Amino acid sequence: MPEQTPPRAMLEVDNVTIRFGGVVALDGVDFVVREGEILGLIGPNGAGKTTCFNAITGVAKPTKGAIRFNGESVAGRKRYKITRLGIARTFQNIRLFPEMTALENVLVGADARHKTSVVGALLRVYRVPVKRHELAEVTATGGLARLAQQARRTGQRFFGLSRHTLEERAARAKATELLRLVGIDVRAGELARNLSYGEQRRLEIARALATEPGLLCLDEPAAGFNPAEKEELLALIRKIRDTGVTVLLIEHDMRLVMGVTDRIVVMEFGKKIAEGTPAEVRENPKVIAAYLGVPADAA
Ligand SMILES: Nc1ncnc2c1ncn2[C@@H]1O[C@H](COP(=O)(O)OP(=O)(O)OP(=O)(O)O)[C@@H](O)[C@H]1O
Repeated sequence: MPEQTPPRAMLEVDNVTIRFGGVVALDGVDFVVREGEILGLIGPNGAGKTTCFNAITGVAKPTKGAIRFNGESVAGRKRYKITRLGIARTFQNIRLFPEMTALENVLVGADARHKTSVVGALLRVYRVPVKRHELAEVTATGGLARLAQQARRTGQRFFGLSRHTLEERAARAKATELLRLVGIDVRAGELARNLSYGEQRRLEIARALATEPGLLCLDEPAAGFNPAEKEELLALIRKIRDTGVTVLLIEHDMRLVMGVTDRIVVMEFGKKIAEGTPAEVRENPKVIAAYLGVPADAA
């Protein structure tokens, strides 16, 4: 039998260093995310995991090094451009538009990717002076949330039926499908702030998926979940991968990480200290030491 070639590297993090003043948050970090895999990024508090996500998604600029997605350089690019290239993320602290419905939150995600713009059209209807390319920033800074609030006060539907275009109908169908995928389609018309904590976390994932990413970065998606919710999340992450999305996962819960990932990268004090399959990483003395807080040779 011919040997199978490993899947190609979709994301390449190449010798990335990030300094914040005197703090070296990332120190020459190297790893790749292969197409179709679920890669776990783990490490003790302050190891640099979130900073790594921030570098990949354009929130932080590397001081040194390169990040390539499908061969294109992303380090230092604007966030909305990185979203358009096909990288989406969720945040450690939920960042939804609380005054918009679940469905509207997902529609905003869809809009961040598409050239034809449902949200853009509505912004024009509401005479908001926002340029198309600034839209992603507006969504990030909560401008849309304010608009939605305003529209609601005057009794208008934010994603109004008055302009029920084909484009909007298709976007709604897609958004509903994503809400179904994450298991909260029955809550589509509910304001995000009225959803339970677990539903809000799922909604964040649906919104990220609406940008049609090739790579989905999940920052501690199980934080605050009980064991049953964690099990469900595990199944959801697998389901997402099975739809063809590659997943990069930051997670503290070792059981969850070991149960769902194909490979794991371990960080400590801004450096990569280990990499391998869950079984390899679990046995690695450096990893055991990092988690137990004892020197590697004593672990
Ligand atoms: N904007 C910033 N300014 C200064 N220091 C920062 C900044 N962001 C992160 N750091 C520092 O960089 C280091 C890595 O932080 P980071 O949040 O990436 O770690 P983490 O592995 O995600 O931790 P946790 O698991 O606690 O979320 C920490 O020492 C942190 O204090």
